[in-house]
Amino acid sequence: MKIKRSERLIDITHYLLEHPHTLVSLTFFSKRYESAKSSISEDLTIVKKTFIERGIGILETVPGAAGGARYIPKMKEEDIKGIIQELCDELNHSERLLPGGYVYLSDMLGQPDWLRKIGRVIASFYMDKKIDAVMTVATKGVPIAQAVATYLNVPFVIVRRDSKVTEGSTVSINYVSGSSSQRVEKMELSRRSLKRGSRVLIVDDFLKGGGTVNGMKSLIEEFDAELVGATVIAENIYQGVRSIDNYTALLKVKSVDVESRTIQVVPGNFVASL
Ligand SMILES: O=P(O)(O)OC[C@H]1C[C@H](OP(=O)(O)OP(=O)(O)O)[C@H](O)[C@@H]1O
Repeated sequence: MKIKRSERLIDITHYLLEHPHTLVSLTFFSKRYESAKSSISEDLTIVKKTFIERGIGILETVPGAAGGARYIPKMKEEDIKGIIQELCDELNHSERLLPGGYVYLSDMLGQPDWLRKIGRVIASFYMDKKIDAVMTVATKGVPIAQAVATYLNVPFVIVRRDSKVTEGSTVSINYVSGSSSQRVEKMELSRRSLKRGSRVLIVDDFLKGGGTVNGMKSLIEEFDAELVGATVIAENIYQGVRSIDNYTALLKVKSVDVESRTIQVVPGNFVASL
């Protein structure tokens, strides 16, 4: 069905936003709108320019007969910093203080708007790192992994701390969990989850001693896969020596005073790595 350019521009934009990191051919759009490829190319030029000016992302255009366009949800640095400051402002409230210096995050991990923002920020940072899969550990990391994986348009895999028959045969490793007073814990991942050589991004909600992220690093090695990076929403205060140092955190819990019930959450090292 032939439609006007203004309608094509809206539908093209909607389609590209729904299919990030996916090359959509000129032929596809030409058939979809019964329009000449030259008209579609002009449409994509308009969309590409607007995406950059409005901070919506990058539209990569591939020339030639098999050419097309690929939407990359790249964010402007100031927009990323703005979201990180919003997160700080949201967490800097005493009622979020939990025993052991933890900060209550679970409400935010259930809110689509926060997950969209967090997913986009992290996916934007890794947009050109050729990620094959996002990995996290059940439970609180799961919505974060899904949000990031959606913007990267890759699968996410869930590591479990308990065994489930529904996972089939698994690879398991033992790790020292700093959060549970140096207790040795187990985590496992279904053998079907990850192909050898996969490039993996680890995400999680919190990092304290770093044992959990370190455990997932060990699992990635067991699959002969490659760790591309590890990013958490917040790193907590930790008195001991962390078992991992190469990670980024959107936020850092700088200070917690249980007596006066005050908490100070500031931007983490993620900002410096932008
Ligand atoms: O850096 P570490 O010292 O290893 O601690 C960070 C772990 C602990 C906590 O998980 P839990 O609250 O134990 O588990 P769940 O996510 O299932 O709530 C958090 O979600 C990270 O995964």
